[in-house]
Amino acid sequence: MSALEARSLTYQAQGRLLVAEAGFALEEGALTVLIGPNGAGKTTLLRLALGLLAPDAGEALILGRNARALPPRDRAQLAAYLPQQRPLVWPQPVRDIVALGRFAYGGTPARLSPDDAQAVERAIAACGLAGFEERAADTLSGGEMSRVHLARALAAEARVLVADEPVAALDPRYQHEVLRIFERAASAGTAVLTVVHDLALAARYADRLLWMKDGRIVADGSPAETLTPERLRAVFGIEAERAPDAGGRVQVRIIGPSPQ
Ligand SMILES: Nc1ncnc2c1ncn2[C@@H]1O[C@H](COP(=O)(O)OP(=O)(O)OP(=O)(O)O)[C@@H](O)[C@H]1O
Repeated sequence: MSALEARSLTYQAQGRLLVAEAGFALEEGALTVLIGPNGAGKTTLLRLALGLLAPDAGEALILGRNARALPPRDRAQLAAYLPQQRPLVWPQPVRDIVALGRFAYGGTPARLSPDDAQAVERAIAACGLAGFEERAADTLSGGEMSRVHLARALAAEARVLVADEPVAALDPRYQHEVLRIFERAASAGTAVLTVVHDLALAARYADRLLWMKDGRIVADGSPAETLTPERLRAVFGIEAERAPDAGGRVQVRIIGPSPQ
């Protein structure tokens, strides 16, 4: 059984095909990075795969269960989701926001079981937020707030973790830190699927890359197999060189946009 499976997912809106027959099957214990240009359909595909959006065709399975049929609380126990848009209206303390990740287990910020409280503390520590627990959210920097949202998703300790552009607001060190957190989660058995725009980061940390363009998965495989200058040109319209592999990891050097 796959941890997260998309079977020929198709979705249209306003007469446009946003996701077209997209399929993948993710195993537990692997870090998969979804890459593709702006507007390729990545967010839409993640939401379809998690059952948050109804497909026009195809189906999504989370740990073998139909994602659309799962009650929200069951879904949240199986799969944690860190969305790209993360509205936050209340200036709550950091610990309370992270505790929201435990709602699937009945935890609320005001009433956490010992298991909930430990999961919250683990997530706070993993995201480098020790010392921030009592700070009000509206006093945090953008990067700090990103880490709070990540901690909230991690606190669920779900077997599937899906994160949409989690490193967008982070400085280079924390970008690596977050990918390392995902790497550790994958080593511990979690199926991690994340959208990352930085190709160097993706190449360095991904076990597997899903390439998306114009609503379709156009390649699926390890960085060593799929990260080629030809594909970077075809998918992103950029010219790049592949540097000698370092420590078994692929490196790319981006030269610039391809000629029109
Ligand atoms: N409900 C909708 N109605 C119409 N168009 C939509 C809708 N939802 C998404 N789109 C469009 O579908 C395309 C794919 O959007 P999506 O957010 O999935 O892309 P993405 O690959 O995640 O992009 P980015 O890298 O910029 O975040 C975009 O052009 C977007 O404007």
